[in-house]
Amino acid sequence: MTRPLMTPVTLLTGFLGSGKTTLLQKLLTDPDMARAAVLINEFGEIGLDHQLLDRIDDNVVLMKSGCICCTVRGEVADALINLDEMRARGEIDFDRVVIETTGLADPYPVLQTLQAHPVLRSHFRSGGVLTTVDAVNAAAQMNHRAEAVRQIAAADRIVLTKTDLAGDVTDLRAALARVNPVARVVTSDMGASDILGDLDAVHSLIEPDACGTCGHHHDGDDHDHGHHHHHHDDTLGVVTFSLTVEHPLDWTDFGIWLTLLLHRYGDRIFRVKGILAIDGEDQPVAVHGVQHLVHAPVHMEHWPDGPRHSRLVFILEGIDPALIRRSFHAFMRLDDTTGAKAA
Ligand SMILES: Nc1nc2c(ncn2[C@@H]2O[C@H](COP(=O)(O)OP(=O)(O)OP(=O)(O)O)[C@@H](O)[C@H]2O)c(=O)[nH]1
Repeated sequence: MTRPLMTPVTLLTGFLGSGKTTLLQKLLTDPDMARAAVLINEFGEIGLDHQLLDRIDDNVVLMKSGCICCTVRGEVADALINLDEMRARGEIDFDRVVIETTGLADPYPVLQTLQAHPVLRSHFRSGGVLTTVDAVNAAAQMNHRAEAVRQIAAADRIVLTKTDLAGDVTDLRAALARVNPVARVVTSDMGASDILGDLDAVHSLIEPDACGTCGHHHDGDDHDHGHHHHHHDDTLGVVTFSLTVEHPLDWTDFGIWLTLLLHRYGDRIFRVKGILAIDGEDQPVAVHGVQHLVHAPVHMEHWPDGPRHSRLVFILEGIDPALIRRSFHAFMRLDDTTGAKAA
């Protein structure tokens, strides 16, 4: 197998729930991507993305949770060096790398790391920045979230997602062009060759600068039966929170609860995603919500490794996770202290 001298590294970025994993799934079916190694960095205590991605093999690596823009910077370098060493030992084979960042990541520090790291820069080269933009939610996100704007600004190519759900995107395209006039805009329903074509050849014209949102810290707060929450950024008040439930859930109750929750608090719930064990079903169901939008649930073919428990991850701002936990337990008739089925 010939090994390219410099392996291209493509950064796949985009705001929370904008469709990065969905796009990655599709791109990995393209023959050009057959030998891609994938690094996934997820924000939140429980990483779900690698479980939602069908292709689980040695070339898919989940990096520890954390904010990629600061704390994980060294981890990206370590993960890439590790992949390179494994390839040198003949343990794996790949000809390109895709890094899926968290939806809250600022891509510049990772780009800087790739350029400046003494080992990385002699083994890897930039394979471009691909930014997913959610046609339903992007306008609001661009107005309120600096990360969303930075991700768009860093793009070599912008992939508009959810155009099937959005109406006219002319205004959004104009807003994107104001932030980043050089990136080509494609839509996620296009073929992989349109989305990836020439991506390696283009380079962002925007100079990376220092991460403007440094100072993130993480303080875990474990509770019984798998509840966690921690702060992503004190000033912005973004919090992740997760729920684990050991016994199967009633699908109708769950659906009503999630719909009501997002209807009422969607502006403060950037993201909810989960893998659920449903009463009467053998296979798990993946659920996704983004702000007020609840996506169609997906029946997964297999349970990922590990216990067959329902797990839900939320990324919130300005809403107390305890409120969500209490309402979930009340609605699902679970004991609020133990999470067990109430008598
Ligand atoms: N209708 C529609 N749904 C989409 C499209 N792209 C993604 N979705 C749905 O949007 C939800 C979120 O997609 P993901 O691919 O998990 O988004 P993500 O950016 O990886 O999410 P995070 O990793 O949490 O930031 C899922 O329910 C997808 O099925 C699209 O083009 N059209």
